[in-house]
Amino acid sequence: MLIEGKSLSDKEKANSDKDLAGHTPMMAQYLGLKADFPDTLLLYRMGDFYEVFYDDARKCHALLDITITTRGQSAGQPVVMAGVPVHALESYLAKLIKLGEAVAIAEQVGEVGASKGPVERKVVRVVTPGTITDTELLADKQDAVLLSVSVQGKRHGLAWLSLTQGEIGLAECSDVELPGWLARLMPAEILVNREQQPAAVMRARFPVTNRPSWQFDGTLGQRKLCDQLGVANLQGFNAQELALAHAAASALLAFAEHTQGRALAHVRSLRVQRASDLLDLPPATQRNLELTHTLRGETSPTLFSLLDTCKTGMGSRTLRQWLLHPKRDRDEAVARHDAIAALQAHGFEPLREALKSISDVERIAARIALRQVRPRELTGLRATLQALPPLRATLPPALLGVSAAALTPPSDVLELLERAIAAEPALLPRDGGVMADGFDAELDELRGIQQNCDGFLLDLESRERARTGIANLRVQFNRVHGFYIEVTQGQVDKVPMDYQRRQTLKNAERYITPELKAFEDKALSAQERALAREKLLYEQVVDALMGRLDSLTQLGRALASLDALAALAERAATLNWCRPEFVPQPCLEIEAGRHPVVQARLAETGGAEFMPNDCKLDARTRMLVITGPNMGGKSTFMRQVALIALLAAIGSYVPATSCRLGPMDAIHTRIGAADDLANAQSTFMLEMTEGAAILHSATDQSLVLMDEIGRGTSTFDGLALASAIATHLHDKTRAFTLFATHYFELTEFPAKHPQAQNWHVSAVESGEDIVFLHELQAGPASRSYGVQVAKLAGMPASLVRQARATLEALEARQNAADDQFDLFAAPPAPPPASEPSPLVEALAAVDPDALSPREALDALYRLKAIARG
Ligand SMILES: Nc1ncnc2c1ncn2[C@@H]1O[C@H](COP(=O)(O)OP(=O)(O)OP(=O)(O)O)[C@@H](O)[C@H]1O
Repeated sequence: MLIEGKSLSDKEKANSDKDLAGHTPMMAQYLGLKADFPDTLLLYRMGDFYEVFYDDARKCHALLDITITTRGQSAGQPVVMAGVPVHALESYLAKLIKLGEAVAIAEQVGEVGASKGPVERKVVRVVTPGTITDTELLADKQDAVLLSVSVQGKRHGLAWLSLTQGEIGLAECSDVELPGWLARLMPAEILVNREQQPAAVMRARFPVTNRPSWQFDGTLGQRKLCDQLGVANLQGFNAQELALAHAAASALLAFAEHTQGRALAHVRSLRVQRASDLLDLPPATQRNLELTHTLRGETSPTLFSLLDTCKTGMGSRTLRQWLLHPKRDRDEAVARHDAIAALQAHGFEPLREALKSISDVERIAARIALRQVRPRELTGLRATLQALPPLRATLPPALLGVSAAALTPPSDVLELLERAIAAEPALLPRDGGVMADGFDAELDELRGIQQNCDGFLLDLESRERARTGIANLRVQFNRVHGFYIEVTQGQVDKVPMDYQRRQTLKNAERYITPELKAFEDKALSAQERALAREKLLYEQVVDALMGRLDSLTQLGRALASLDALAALAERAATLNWCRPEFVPQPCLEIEAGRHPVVQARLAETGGAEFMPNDCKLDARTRMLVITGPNMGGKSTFMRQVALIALLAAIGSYVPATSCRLGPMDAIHTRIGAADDLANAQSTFMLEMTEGAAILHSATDQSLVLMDEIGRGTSTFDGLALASAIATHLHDKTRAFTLFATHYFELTEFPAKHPQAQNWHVSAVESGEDIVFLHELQAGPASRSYGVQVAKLAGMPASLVRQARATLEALEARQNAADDQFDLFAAPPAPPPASEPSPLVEALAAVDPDALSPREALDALYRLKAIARG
């Protein structure tokens, strides 16, 4: 690609300004390109700038705060434009992508001056939030996932891909399950059918890109997937029957290729995910357990921020993927537990030390496939390959056995990189200085000419001084005028005949000689040819690496997994976690469990020691009703049980002294949250909606956390609903349930429900104050200590005194009126519909004001007769 210089683009602008009749040739070219990208910002290369025009210019002005101007006219209208300098492109792109914009980049691809009109331009790249591959634009620890969603009635097909990872995911789900998938995948961009937009996608707050309806075609998708994976059918992936997911994949692959402007050579694997294979983590659970984001939306402190001590970006991404996609089947988790045990026995620090010199091989492999790889990434790959033998030596035998093949890529890759790429190459191939000396004879020769330049010029200078007798004659070079011989004005009469004047200055004249001209041609063309040669050689190296993509991708995955496992091993050792045990019978037994994030926060802030607590649920005890004061630690306890179950499922050790776990299919949580104002739902409505979703989907293998359900409405309503929900969970769902409540009435629940037990978080009173022990003890809480907590919170003393007096009065009244109402009695049968009685009908017919005394007496006798029957 030849990039024209500033002067030429100025000339173009001047040319274009002359033609005022229709559109100028340049604007005609621009509008032709723009027509193909109506919804995308089009950046149009002009010399040292990328320009945007008309509405795009206004939009960029608003989004990027860049100056907007008008220049000349086209089709009788001023041309509205704005521009960003070429060297600052990446930072502007980063801003636009963050704002959810898609950007098409039109470069100059023709020879300057090859034809009369403007230089030929083409859109060479489209960057969208879900298809970015530039290292500068991507978050280190997170993949940019592009998701495509197809619809048929209430069913959805999903296909997704991270371009820097190279694996396609497929799934199908119902409309109820769709929000869960979106929360799990966290896509950077979602492709939808322009004519059939799925409501759940449009409601979620992810950037959406509309695609034409015909691109969502199941048959086409199946064929595209087969072509992409190089297989005759999808049976081997267990993906043959997923017609809806194929339709989504059809649009996904078309879009990904369209944005990259090439085939995706590195996308070679497929993974079908079925909701039934995964431990279900609905969006509310992900939020409430603060897995990757706190409730306030920050990335720390969270379970992930605590776990992630990985040494590489790809290790962090793998760990995040494990955390958000736990499997129900435990084989993989057990294999990871084995690996952690082996690493702990063998010592994991040498491995973690070795991982420090590992580059992001996964992304580098993808960028090789997309032909975007930069020289410094290749030196990173080279250093990684050099570091592999010592890294392999740090592995325990069991782990080496599993990953030896992946960790030993073909040796020709390293040989090539060592021979071909300079020790410290320039940033971009077009800058030169990328290929190593000695790799290519022709390049060496061209470089030799440039290097000999200095020697030649010195030699020429002394020869010319001797020939002319001008002692201060100098041979020099500058970018504008090239090589010249400079002679001061006083000596000009000594200049020989073969000197031709190039430039006159105030004090000196500049000349060129035939010999110097010949040298200049050779030197300048050598430089140009050396650059062209380097570019060609670099492309050849990339070609050769393309042939080794599979090995490089496998190497990336193996290193990423090792990094994630080493981080889990380190966490387990540092934080004193234990290996969980899986058992086939229903069971959730935790001894001395801790909430890892709360414990870490307490340690950091030098607060009190974390109080460990046990939890024991099994076939005979399925529900714990937990009471106790505010701030007592109920929520912390419930969350820690869920986190421990999740950590075990992803193959991590857990914060406890022992842990036994039966099968588990989901973790559901209903924990008080702030009003969802954006979706116009009240706290209570949200509470009931989430509660209903849990009651519909939980099974006897689910873990359910219910924190103070019913508190969003009046006491009686709330209590009635809470007790009905507890009864449903106990009798019908039979899920393992932790039910925290402030309703003391609910502590009577276990008396009538054999699989429920009362537990409470303890606190002791000291005078008028309260001390939280955070210890879970059997039995119900004796009181709620709300007034003491209010005092702790700094309420005025007089207010606290008044509240205490009111509380005592209320309690006295309550005790007097206690009538042993049965909260959990079976619901009363609806009353039978009754016929109106003849007596009532006759009475209704009497109008006392219209009767004389005599008639009234008669009416009375009549009514008595009817009453007697
Ligand atoms: N086991 C524990 N050991 C030490 N400190 C704890 C423990 N559990 C909780 N805490 C501390 O107590 C604070 C309050 O805990 P938590 O929010 O779980 O109480 P709660 O009973 O759910 O209160 P509320 O009913 O107001 O929601 C936590 O932020 C933590 O600092």
